[in-house]
Amino acid sequence: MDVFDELIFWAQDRGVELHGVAPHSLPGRGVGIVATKPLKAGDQILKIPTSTLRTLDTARPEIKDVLPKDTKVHAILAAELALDKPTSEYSPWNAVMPSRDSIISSLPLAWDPRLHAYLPKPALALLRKQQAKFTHDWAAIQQTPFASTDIPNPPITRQDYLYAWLLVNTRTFYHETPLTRRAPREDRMVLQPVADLFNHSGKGCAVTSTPTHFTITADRAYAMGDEVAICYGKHHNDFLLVEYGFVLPWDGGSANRNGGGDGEGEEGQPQQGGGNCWDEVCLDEAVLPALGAGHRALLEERGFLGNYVLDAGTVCYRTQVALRVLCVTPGQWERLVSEGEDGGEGLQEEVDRLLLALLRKWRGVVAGKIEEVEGLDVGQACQREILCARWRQIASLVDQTIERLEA
Ligand SMILES: C[S@@+](CC[C@H](N)C(=O)[O-])C[C@H]1O[C@@H](n2cnc3c(N)ncnc32)[C@H](O)[C@@H]1O
Repeated sequence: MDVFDELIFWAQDRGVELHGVAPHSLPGRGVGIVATKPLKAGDQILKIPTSTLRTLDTARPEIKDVLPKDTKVHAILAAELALDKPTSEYSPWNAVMPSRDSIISSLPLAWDPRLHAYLPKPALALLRKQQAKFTHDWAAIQQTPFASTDIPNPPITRQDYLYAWLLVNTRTFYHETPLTRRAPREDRMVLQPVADLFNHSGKGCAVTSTPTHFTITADRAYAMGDEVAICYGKHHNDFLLVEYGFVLPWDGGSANRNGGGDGEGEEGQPQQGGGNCWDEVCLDEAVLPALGAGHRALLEERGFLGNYVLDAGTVCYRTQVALRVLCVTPGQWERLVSEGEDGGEGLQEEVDRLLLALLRKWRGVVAGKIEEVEGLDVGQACQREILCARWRQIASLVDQTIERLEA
């Protein structure tokens, strides 16, 4: 029996039901779930009893008892994983988890910090929050006997805990039931066997939970051998990079957010494995340098300073509002904002010209970033490559918008 057979045997013994799907190694995506027979939309493909979950309630008391009362589930589950022995009752499940090397090389939190400066702004902001959470959780673990050298077992090291913490970060689900909703959202995190092997796609199978089960249902037809994915959320690639250690490919902007939810692309081809229909790029570094102190103050006062984004189809409303401040008097701008007006075609043309100039300038900055990252020799080659890949996607989206504005 290989590790996947052992996992399935172990899971089925605990009531997990797999219908027409099985885990499989997939190049570039670790393990994923594939169809073992043709599937139809609406087929229930996985049913997981909540009795198999690892949660706050299943965490060992000797771990919970030595941590502060307000310790988050994330920190507790990570301690659980870090302390699991090879003889643990969870060993068939643990055996299919990604290796320490793959977690450490893919997740920016574990990268050489000198690479962090090259993350796009939204990714860096997320990373800083993650760092603060990890530092807080690790500080709590350090106060426990598990990190002490005075115990008979080897103590948990920072690297052990970081690996376990990132496993939890990339593999938990929110258990949403009327009962769990009484707890803060971050305390509804659970680990579930087999379901944690589904990879992410912009559109994927539905995941539902009740007090007794999690259920995953096919969103469309799948041929035998197709990868079957779920959607972790409507996440842009900067989020996926920091939280999950990958980016979905750039597809030239053809992925369709509003495609009727049927998971079909323009050619009738499934979007599975395709581009990220939720991707967007932060334009703050293009727009903010053009604003003087007075403009910034006005925008700040009305809640429009920063968080400017561009997706494959549109420049966001906040950007449109912010650029108008550079084209009209403060009084006129206040009136436009108060009345929710765009100021007409003439003003829109002026805003488009301004945006075009800012994007052309920023495109040069993006090209510089790519060159800088290509020339670095810190971190691992795969880490530099994913950074370059992300900046190239940003360059493509900016190029596409420049072309649209020039047309
Ligand atoms: C919940 S796990 C999914 C199973 C995982 N592939 C494994 O080998 O155990 C989430 C992780 O899978 C990988 N992943 C998920 N979706 C992916 C995708 N579309 N492309 C590449 N990697 C993906 C990332 O490493 C992510 O952190």
